[in-house]
Amino acid sequence: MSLFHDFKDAIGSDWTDYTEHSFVAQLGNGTLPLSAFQDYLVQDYLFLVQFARAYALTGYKARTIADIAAASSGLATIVHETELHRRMTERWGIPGDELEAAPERIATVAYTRYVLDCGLRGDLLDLHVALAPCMIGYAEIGAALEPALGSMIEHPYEEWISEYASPQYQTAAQESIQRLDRLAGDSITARRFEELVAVFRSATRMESAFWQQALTFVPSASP
Ligand SMILES: Cc1ncc(C[n+]2csc(CCO)c2C)c(N)n1
Repeated sequence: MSLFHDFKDAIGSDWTDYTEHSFVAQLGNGTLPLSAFQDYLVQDYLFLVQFARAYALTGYKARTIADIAAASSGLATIVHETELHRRMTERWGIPGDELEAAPERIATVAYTRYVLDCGLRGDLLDLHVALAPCMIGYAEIGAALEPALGSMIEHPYEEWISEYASPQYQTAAQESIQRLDRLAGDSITARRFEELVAVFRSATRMESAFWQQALTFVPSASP
């Protein structure tokens, strides 16, 4: 077992509420309305800008060159991820400057600033625990949805699913799982474990709120 699996067990249905959220189910079977997906992807771009700052903070909080190298490759993966967002939003006719200037919605602000705060007040382990649901959850979701691509001739969300199902994300998620164990060392106290579970649970619940934000999005009337 790993610390990640212990966290997952500790938070029970909060984990599956995130990874099996109705947004995810509709993304998988292709029934998700495009307007909800578009709202999600614009917010996710803004989310990634803040998460890039959080990965940069992992470099600042690092004590070893190995952890600094991991921060650098984490940042490179986020920059790569934003290329997917840029490609898709450009296809929808949203120019880059409009994307950058889009207002952050509440779940976007709450989640990203929570993770940054965990990193600022805590150590590298606190920060990586706050980042874990994002990295590991998306790889889990990508792998779970990938078989759906074979059952549909033109899946509307193929590009998104293939990105997170790709070996690059699957490997990065495995590395995140191992990193948590390495950072925790041989043992942590029961009190520290509970502290970390609270962070893991909050970040996981904010992932669910992020999906929900896009599902409840009501497009404003055109001027
Ligand atoms: C709300 C939300 N949660 C998780 C991810 C996925 N993600 C964000 S940063 C990162 C690590 C390096 O790319 C991964 C996998 C996302 N895009 N949006």
